[in-house]
Amino acid sequence: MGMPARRARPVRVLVDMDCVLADFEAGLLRGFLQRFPGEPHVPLEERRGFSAREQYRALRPDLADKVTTVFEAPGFFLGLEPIPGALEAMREMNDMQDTQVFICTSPLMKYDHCVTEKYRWVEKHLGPQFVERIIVTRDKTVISGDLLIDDKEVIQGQEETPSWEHILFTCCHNQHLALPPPQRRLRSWSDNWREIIDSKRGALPLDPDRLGLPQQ
Ligand SMILES: Cc1cn([C@H]2C[C@H](OP(=O)(O)O)[C@@H](CO)O2)c(=O)[nH]c1=O
Ligand SMILES: [Mg+2]
Repeated sequence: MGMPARRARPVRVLVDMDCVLADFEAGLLRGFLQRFPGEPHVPLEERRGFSAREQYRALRPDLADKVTTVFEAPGFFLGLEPIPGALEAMREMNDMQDTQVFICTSPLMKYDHCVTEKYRWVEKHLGPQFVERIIVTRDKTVISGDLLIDDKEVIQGQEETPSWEHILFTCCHNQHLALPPPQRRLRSWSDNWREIIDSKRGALPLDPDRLGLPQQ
């Protein structure tokens, strides 16, 4: 009943790639065990902190360079398995009304294989329409969006007040962290990502047609 509401600005969702879409941690452990059998390793349940390199260094200093050779090797990024539910969620999100989805990922400093393999991974698992949606940046704070779904606990850069709300995607290395309120988590792709996106629709700039309507 009544006049149809004018369409509000779409919600823009930036989705991180490693540990959110692609299983970097499982691929890293698998590669490490293959390449360095017999060396001590960090089981996924014991991973703490974003940097695997630092945790391997704490285990034994020479393991830092060893674990790094695994993720710098050709084929590493392309061979990562999708995180459960990630591909389905991305397709559904992309089909949602008033929702823009981008993949926002950082390259390694040693970018040789990483960058092209990230593009190829997206084409292989999500298709060419998502290749158009890739943003590769070392600084996610300068990218504008309503939400950034990312497993890294602290995301910093040149912009002190990024436009997005950071939703921490749960991963082995961050699952035990107590978040400073009001930071929110997405525990997996079976968690309530639709509700998180919808929560941003209410926060959009004023839509004249909706002024005066009772709040849902
Ligand atoms: C070195 C390192 C990189 N990465 C990922 C994060 C970045 O991708 P993304 O922004 O898609 O999460 C990429 C470059 O640092 O590799 C880890 O997840 N753990 C690590 O220890
Ligand atoms: Mg990540």
